[in-house]
Amino acid sequence: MITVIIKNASVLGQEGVLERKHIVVLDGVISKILDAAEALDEAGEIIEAEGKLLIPGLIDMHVHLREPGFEHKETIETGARSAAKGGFTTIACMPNTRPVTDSAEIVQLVKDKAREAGLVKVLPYAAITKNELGLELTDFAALKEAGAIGFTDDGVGVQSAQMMKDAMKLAAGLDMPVIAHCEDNSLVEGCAVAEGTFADKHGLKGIPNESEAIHVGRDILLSEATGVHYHVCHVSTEQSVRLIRQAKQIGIKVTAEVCPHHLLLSEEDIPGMDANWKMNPPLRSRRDVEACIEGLLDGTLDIIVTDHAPHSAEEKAKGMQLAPFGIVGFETAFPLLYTAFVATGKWDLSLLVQRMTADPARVFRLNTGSLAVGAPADLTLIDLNEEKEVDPATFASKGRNTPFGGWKLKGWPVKTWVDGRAVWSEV
Ligand SMILES: NC(=O)N[C@@H](CC(=O)O)C(=O)O
Ligand SMILES: [Zn+2]
Ligand SMILES: [Zn+2]
Repeated sequence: MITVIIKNASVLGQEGVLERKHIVVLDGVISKILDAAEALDEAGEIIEAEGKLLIPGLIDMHVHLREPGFEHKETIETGARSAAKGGFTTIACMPNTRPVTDSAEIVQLVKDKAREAGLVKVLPYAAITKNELGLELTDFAALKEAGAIGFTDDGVGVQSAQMMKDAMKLAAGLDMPVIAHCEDNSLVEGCAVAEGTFADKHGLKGIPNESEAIHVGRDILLSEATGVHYHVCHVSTEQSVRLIRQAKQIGIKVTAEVCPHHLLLSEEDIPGMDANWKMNPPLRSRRDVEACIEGLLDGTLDIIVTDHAPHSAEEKAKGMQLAPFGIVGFETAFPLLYTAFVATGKWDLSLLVQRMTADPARVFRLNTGSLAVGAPADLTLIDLNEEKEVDPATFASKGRNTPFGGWKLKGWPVKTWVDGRAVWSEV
């Protein structure tokens, strides 16, 4: 039996107040949560938390690990280490690898590599269509059997409504979710940034909000028709938030996610033709940012995800127009949101934690995401006081592509445990 005791941790109690506790972990499971005043008679490895915040390990349901095929950008191991450093204990990886995760063999390969890395829990998504080409459905039953947790062609939208409807019918029959990157290709050709002041200033054709919301609306109707659990990727527009809110009100099984950058940055913040500010969906208007924040607060947007999308420095150096879309996210997500929204008094700490732990666990029916006796000891210790600058050179990820370099933040994860085993430690 292995016992780990985390002493004097601040944990979120009922009503969101912080309480001083000792957490006893036995063989990877939380076995006791004691008031710090109570006597401790357990023996084991002691970790003195000194009042730092202890939360359930963060869950990120939208990440790109790039293996197989793009190991120069990231590997499952480097991605998983970056996740652990960012305080994440469970991550769900997108199938836009090479080969695409469209067969049981690739699902198995991802699981094997994740187990070899031995860091965080890695849940693979499988593609909706073969090679994500939108032409032919994959073998959903075989992919589920192999361990895929949902179907998505993330990276591209499924352009054909009939294809999406067929996919949803099949997924519903297997009790599996369909996760959608919402983008109508006919509206975005040749675009790198959103419509708005930046595009105008630089004479660029901008990505319109409808390119996302048209798919959201279409897929909500298809979800209603098929009964599938439909989950919307990286929501970034006011129109999408509105459609999802309405769909939820009439009982359609839709859930949605939002990324830190779409809660923090608008297209007006883009400093110049720097591809570290290029991601898909793009940074939108201030009004869209406000709508996303409102959607997250009222639960229209269920969860926060990073859409961690590492690319190499060479690829990003091609400039705004030619570089690939995407920014890294694991190592800045919690400190960014903590600093911008919690430390400023705008949000309760418990809301931020819930949207990154209990809510993803609820939406995707995961057996983690809570700090309770009997739950797996997936835990993250966070220093809420020390301020540090974001330094991409120190990232555990191979990717350095972030617009947040130099930002001064608080709320840095310092230690992460998965099933009671430390997988990252700064202390
Ligand atoms: N988000 C991005 O800008 N890029 C993602 C693809 C995606 O999430 O659609 C990638 O794979 O690089
Ligand atoms: Zn996407
Ligand atoms: Zn993505």
